[in-house]
This record gives sequence, C-alpha cells and structure tokens, in this order.
Amino acid sequence: MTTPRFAVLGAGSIGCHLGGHLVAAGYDVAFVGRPAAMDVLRERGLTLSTSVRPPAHLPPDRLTLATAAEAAAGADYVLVTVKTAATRAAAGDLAAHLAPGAVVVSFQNGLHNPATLRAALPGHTVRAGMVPYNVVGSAPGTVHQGMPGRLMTEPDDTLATALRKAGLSVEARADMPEVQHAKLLMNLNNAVNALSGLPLRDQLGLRPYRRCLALCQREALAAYRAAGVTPARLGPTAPGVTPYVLGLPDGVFRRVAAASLRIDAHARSSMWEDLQRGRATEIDSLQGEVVALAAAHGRGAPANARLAALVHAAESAPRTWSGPELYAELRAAR
Ligand SMILES: NC(=O)C1=CN([C@@H]2O[C@H](COP(=O)(O)OP(=O)(O)OC[C@H]3O[C@@H](n4cnc5c(N)ncnc54)[C@H](OP(=O)(O)O)[C@@H]3O)[C@@H](O)[C@H]2O)C=CC1
Ligand SMILES: CC(C)(CO)C(=O)C(=O)O
Repeated sequence: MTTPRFAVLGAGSIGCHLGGHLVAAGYDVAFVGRPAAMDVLRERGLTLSTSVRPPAHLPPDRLTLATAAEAAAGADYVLVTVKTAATRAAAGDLAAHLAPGAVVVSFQNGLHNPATLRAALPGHTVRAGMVPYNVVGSAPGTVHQGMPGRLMTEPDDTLATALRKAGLSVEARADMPEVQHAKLLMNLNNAVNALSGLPLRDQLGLRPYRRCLALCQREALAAYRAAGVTPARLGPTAPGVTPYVLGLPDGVFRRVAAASLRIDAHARSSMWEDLQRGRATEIDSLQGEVVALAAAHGRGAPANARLAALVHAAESAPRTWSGPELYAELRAAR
C-alpha cells in the first residue's frame, strides 16, 4: 500500500489524540465529529499535550474536519473512537461510505465493539484495538495524555508502521479478546474514579477506593472463570493477583505499584469526563458486562451492580462519594 489515508470516526479525546499524532507525522486524516467539537478545532486547531514533552500544536489549516461519515470515504483506515453506545449508529453512518478494502479499527473500551462493527460492515476487515492510557480534553482544542502506555491492535503492519511513525508505541496482539477482558478489569475503576471526583492518581492512592475496585475485579474474575475466559496479563501483576495488591495499605501499595502510578495530576477516567459534561456513561459496557456475564453463569456481581446503579443515578443527579462511603455502600450490596 502507498501511504495510508486515515479517518477518525468520533473526534473526541482518543480520536483527536490518535488522529492528531498521525497528522503531526504527515498523514492525511479526516476527523469526523460533532459540529460543536469541530467548530472548536476549526477555530483553535488541535493541541496534543503530555506532561513529558512540550505540547504540539496543529493549526486549523492542517486539519480536515467534517461532521458526516462520508468524509471517511477516501480512507484506507477508519479509526472508530466513539463511545460504546454510539458504535452501532456510527457503523450505520459509515456503511454507505467506506471505500472497498478500507480497514476499520476499534480503539474503544468494552468487549463487543469489534463484533458490532463486523456485523454492520460485512465485507470489511475490522480490527480490535486497545488504548491503555488516559486522554482527557483538558482545554478547548487540547487533548492531554496523562500516563504512558502502548497501544495494542490485531496484527496489521501498515497500521502499526503509521502509528509508530506518529510517535505512538504499539504492540501487535493475536489475543485481542483476552486483552479486552484484561482492559475491562482496569476499566472497572472508571466508575470508582468518576464517583470519587478525584484525579486518578489521588483516587488510586486511597485504599478505600482501591478496595471498591478490588471488589469489582474479584466478581469479574469469578465470572471470567465461570465463562472459561482467561484475561491477558498486561502489566507486571497477573490479573488474578491485582485485587490483593489493591487492598494493600497505602504506603505498601505505592511501593509495589509504583509503575502503575506513573499518572500525572491531570489524568481522570473517561467516565469522569462523561459525568462532568452531562453525557451518558459507558457503565453498561463495563460494570454492566460483569453483571451480565455473572448472571449468564448463575452468579451474582452485587458490587458491580450497585456501582452501575450509582453511576446511573449520578448521570442525572451528580454527587461524589468518599472512599469509605463508597466501600461501605458496595459491601452492603453483597
Ligand atoms: N478517554 C480515555 O482516556 C480513554 C477512552 N477509551 C475509550 O475510547 C472510546 C472513546 O472515548 P473518548 O475519546 O474518551 O470519547 P469522547 O466522548 O471524548 O469522544 C467521542 C466523540 O465522538 C462523538 N460521536 C459519537 N458518535 C458520532 C458519530 N456518529 N459521528 C461523529 N461523532 C460522533 C461524540 O459526540 P457525543 O458525545 O455527542 O456522542 C464524542 O464527541 C471509548 O470507548 C472509551 O472508553 C479508552 C482508553 C482511554
Ligand atoms: C485509561 C483508562 C483505564 C483510565 O483512564 C481508561 O480506559 C478510561 O479512562 O476509559
């Protein structure tokens, strides 16, 4: 293939981060996003920020901005970065416009986005991808990467080469379903973080919040075992050991989990950002998946179910929970 052309479908935090890096490296990228978001980029351009490098600014004239999926018609790769609840509709928008041979890559959380895209886009290759780090819209037109990490995708040399040229670290994985199950275990913290109202680093530094996550992960691991799912190991700690590590006292945890705490002070979960902006969250694709999988195997997942209910309540009536309050609430649900 000659130099691949890209489109980003869902130009929010992750879409602007991935697409922005590709534009900075000289790739042709069409950003498809909501009118208000595209107006901001049209006015201010796009700034890619981290706490480890000076920000990179892409002026508006370097951005191809659109609000309809037909702008993806010229793309060899379409990176899908909408929230999970929007995947089916986004795929429907895309179906009429995808070029023959175009590859669609889901860089979303949750377990079923690649399957949803495959069902809606027969005849196209759909690859699963995974973003392990946090990106948040830190100012209008600015997306901030708050921690290091390596993207993962199903093997695709052209895609990996482009992402690497764009300065992004990427690993090809033949076991993406297991990777997605492992990522779901991490994402069970999204709800805890969102309800804490704290930056990720502060929230993870507090044992009562970590114990909430540990409760959720234990239920998820039990459901995985019942379903015969073995989540991939993504970091220094095996998934089965993580709940134990999360329960350690703060000082010990800080030493044992130093590598996982390389998070800067701005980083927040994507669910926190949803609640802040008054948007529906992805809770049904995170805690909801655990509850459904457990139920399918005759089990309960009460801590996950309670957290899901609390997040749904916070979608209409925002409130924050202290660690001890939240832990007591989840314990009482069991
Ligand atoms: N942010 C993060 O740190 C991380 C996020 N992820 C995952 O990546 C995915 C994307 O997350 P994130 O970037 O935070 O989400 P955002 O909400 O920031 O971005 C998605 C954007 O796509 C827009 N959108 C939805 N449907 C369409 C459509 N059909 N056409 C055009 N635009 C559309 C949304 O608008 P609207 O809100 O109006 O629907 C929103 O502006 C999620 O699955 C998330 O869980 C994974 C790792 C980290
Ligand atoms: C990176 C992580 C786990 C936490 O920010 C995430 O996936 C999210 O916020 O959705």
